[in-house]
Amino acid sequence: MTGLGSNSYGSKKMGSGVYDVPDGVDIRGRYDEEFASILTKDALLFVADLQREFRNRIKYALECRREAQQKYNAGALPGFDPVTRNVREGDWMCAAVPLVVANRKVEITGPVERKMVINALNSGAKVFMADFEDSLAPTWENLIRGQVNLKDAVDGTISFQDKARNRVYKLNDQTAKLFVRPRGWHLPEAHIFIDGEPATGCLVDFGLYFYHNFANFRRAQGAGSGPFFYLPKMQHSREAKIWNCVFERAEKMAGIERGSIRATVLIETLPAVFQMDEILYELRDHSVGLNCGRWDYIFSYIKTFQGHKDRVLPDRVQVGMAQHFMRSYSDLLIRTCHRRGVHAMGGMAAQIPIRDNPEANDAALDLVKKDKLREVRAGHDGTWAAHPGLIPAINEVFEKNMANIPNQIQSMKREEAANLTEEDLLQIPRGVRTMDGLRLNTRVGIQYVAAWLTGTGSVPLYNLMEDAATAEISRVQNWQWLKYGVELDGDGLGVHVTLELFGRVVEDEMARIKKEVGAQKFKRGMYKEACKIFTRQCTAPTLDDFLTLDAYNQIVVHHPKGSRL
Ligand SMILES: CC(=O)SCCNC(=O)CCNC(=O)[C@H](O)C(C)(C)COP(=O)(O)OP(=O)(O)OC[C@H]1O[C@@H](n2cnc3c(N)ncnc32)[C@H](O)[C@@H]1OP(=O)(O)O
Ligand SMILES: O=CC(=O)O
Ligand SMILES: [Mg+2]
Repeated sequence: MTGLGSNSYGSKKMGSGVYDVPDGVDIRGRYDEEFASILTKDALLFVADLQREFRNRIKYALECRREAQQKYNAGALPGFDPVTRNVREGDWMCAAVPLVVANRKVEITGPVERKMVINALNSGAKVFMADFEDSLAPTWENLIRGQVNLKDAVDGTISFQDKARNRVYKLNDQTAKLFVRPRGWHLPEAHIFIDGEPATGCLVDFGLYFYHNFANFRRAQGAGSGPFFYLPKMQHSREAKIWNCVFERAEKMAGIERGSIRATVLIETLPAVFQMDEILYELRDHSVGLNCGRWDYIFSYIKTFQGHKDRVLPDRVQVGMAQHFMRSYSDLLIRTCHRRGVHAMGGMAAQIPIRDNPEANDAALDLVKKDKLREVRAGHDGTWAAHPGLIPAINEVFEKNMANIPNQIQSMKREEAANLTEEDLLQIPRGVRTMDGLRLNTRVGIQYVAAWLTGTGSVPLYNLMEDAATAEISRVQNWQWLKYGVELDGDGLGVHVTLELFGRVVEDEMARIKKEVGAQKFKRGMYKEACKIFTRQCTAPTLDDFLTLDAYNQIVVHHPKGSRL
């Protein structure tokens, strides 16, 4: 092992209440003693090393995204790249799946909040994907407390006392295997400046977690391999290549074998579906599969085609996995992964348990089971659960339909999916647009942003799980409908979406939200600020890349101003 644990980077005496930082690093987030155990000088130097090594490549990759979007805006369609045909047609394999994660039939996901981390690890799922991304509002408190929680979890010492319920939470003897999902490339971490610039969010998430946990993880969880990651929102294999280099650098720093770190890439942008082989190829020594991130994928479809008037989507509720473009994406992902010897993971059904209505609860559970049955029959090796209450039912579907094998990598090759074409993957979803759809988008979008601004990144709304990805669909769908003044054809009244109509809808829905949540919560909450952000984004002349990039400025709190969180 090189460079870890020792104070190899030197230190200056730490005054109380000040982080001890290496040269060029400036922590602008609130000081906290517990946070200081994560933000150590050595750990920060590791993050700074990553930042310095990769910042230009990351900037270039993001610039390439902008260029590609300009081409789509000018009418081009995403498609397979003729230049990398040899990669798609070549006969190569990814490194063998580590035995310890061969069986991933049910994976629970959730933010890195302390009680949820314990509940998720104890949930009976095979894997827990601890999330710094779609389900986490990246406040300073959430992020660094999340790192503390993960460190305690990997150490096996995590506990939580719920005083109100007189309940203590601890880890069971058997727990899920931990995967960690850092943020996407686009998000800065504005509480940590490196050489005068905000750090790259995902390098902070990855770097701090890896630095503090790789050794214990490998001993306690990974049977000598790991740590394990999920990688979100990539659009091109050049981005996967950067991650591969980050992993190699981390392995070298830690003195662990190359290929120890393993990651599952979410295919959740439309351009990435044409890059699946290429992404696996770049990460072939570090890959443990791909996952259908269906919600961001729908968001990305709308975003990619923001300039295409002929590709306006129907109501959000109608864009499910039964749509041809979604089924094709899942089928091609399975075929691609199994051909390369790695897991093809399914995605998230948005339904969650409904406590106060048994009938509605049964109906929701039925929808989840149907979705999972489709996934396992199609050849997925496992899938996601949003809530512990869904795990027994999902597990039963996967166990029943996969006999006693840990995965279907060998048994479900799906060769026929090789015939899927660009047209299949891009086919416009069928369905209609309604006033109810516009209203629901608006009501959900505002409430989600309000929750996010107060530090909560996943919420139950109208009996569904809502997170950054699902809220993005609501936002860009409203934007698209407004931009093209579409007809709400499902209502048959000839009504078109205009700024004036949208203004009225926002007013009505704010009144409805106030009624639903109660005047007190409405006043205390950040609904008005959320409404401003959401409305501005839906009506912006140019589509903003991400809802959370705009809203992020509102949750950055620099010290010594003090924290309002
Ligand atoms: C598009 C994507 O990226 S999907 C992946 C990202 N999204 C997610 O991970 C969503 C994760 N899920 C959640 O955040 C929550 O389940 C929600 C917000 C959807 C619903 O939350 P709630 O309504 O508060 O759940 P509910 O009150 O039913 O919780 C009951 C218990 O289950 C626990 N629980 C609920 N969801 C989870 C979870 N995902 N992981 C761990 N524990 C959980 C709660 O902590 C609570 O524990 P307790 O009984 O010990 O107090
Ligand atoms: O991250 C998952 C998604 O569906 O988006
Ligand atoms: Mg996502």
